[in-house]
Amino acid sequence: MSAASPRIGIIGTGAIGGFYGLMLARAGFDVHFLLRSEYEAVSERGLQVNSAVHGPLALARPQIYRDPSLMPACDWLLVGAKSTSNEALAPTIARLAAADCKVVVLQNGLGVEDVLRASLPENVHLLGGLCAICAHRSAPGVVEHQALGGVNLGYHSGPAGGDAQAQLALLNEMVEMFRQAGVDSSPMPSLALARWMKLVWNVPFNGLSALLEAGTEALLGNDDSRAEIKAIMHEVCAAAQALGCSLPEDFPGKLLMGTSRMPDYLPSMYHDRLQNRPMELEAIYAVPLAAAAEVGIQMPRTQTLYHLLRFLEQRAAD
Ligand SMILES: NC(=O)C1=CN([C@@H]2O[C@H](COP(=O)(O)OP(=O)(O)OC[C@H]3O[C@@H](n4cnc5c(N)ncnc54)[C@H](OP(=O)(O)O)[C@@H]3O)[C@@H](O)[C@H]2O)C=CC1
Ligand SMILES: CC(C)(CO)C(=O)C(=O)O
Repeated sequence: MSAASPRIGIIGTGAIGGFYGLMLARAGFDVHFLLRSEYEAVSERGLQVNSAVHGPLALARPQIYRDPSLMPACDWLLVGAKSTSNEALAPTIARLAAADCKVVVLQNGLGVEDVLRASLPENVHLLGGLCAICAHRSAPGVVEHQALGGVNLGYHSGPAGGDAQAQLALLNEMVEMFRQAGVDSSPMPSLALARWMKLVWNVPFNGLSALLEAGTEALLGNDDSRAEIKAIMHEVCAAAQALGCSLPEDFPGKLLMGTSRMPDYLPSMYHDRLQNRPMELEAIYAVPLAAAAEVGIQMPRTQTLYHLLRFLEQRAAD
């Protein structure tokens, strides 16, 4: 990689940050990782991805930091922390952004960029990245990559304003870096559409996996849970359509088919519940419910799921 290679910072090195950061670093990009609880383990043993797609991958000596004030300012910042950390991380992200930095929020849910925007200087571009991947952490510094891996990118806000060509040029810079790193990536003309398309999967599967303590195979293998998933998917599609996001024909059918071809998978919310970490209830449930309500759409099944998950979270906190 040349001296002009952009500097990339990974904010939150978990399953997503660890996987994409490692892929970019292996391709020769200048990648700097911010860690918290797993810093010691990674400084001793490096980063490891056990990938069912690419085979075993490792970075023996990644450039890692525990203290963000020691990390250099970056041209690209990929946010791999959960959306529940955004408020706390916003000042760090703003400090680590070089002039004209591109911040890419690699998170599920809706409204996640809005939480960061207010803290970022006007010259910073804000992008969203929707990762279609099955990955989780199995030990400190170790990521299991079960399947898939592509990232769809959309422009949120910043100096490109509403200039579609300027937005696309920026998205393509990241798309190109991902592709060089062996990661499928595409620019999306609408970030809102990309986020709602992803919600059609995450709203039923993330919540039900955490609530019922079940993976995709069990959830699809049971007639009742399968019917519930399908009904929730249709509810999310109706909300998306009402908000002007036009989804592909029979999108739930296509997602169910795709999921049945995946290995048995436990979504990130399942792991959050298991580890007693906050679940992404705001971004995956509360914000979409509020957006739908604003255009007069009620989502009773999604609302019920949200309430049950809130019950679980409150009980865990008591
Ligand atoms: N896993 C998956 O397959 C997929 C996940 N997603 C989405 O990607 C996002 C990330 O998920 P995932 O990678 O699974 O989450 P993980 O919990 O595996 O990783 C989050 C990481 O962020 C770190 N972090 C949080 N706060 C800080 C902080 N203040 N300073 C430094 N590090 C911090 C955590 O560190 P610590 O361990 O110390 O808490 C952890 O390493 C979520 O929005 C999720 O919904 C999307 C598609 C698939
Ligand atoms: C939906 C899935 C499994 C792949 O598209 C994913 O990316 C997620 O868990 O959020």
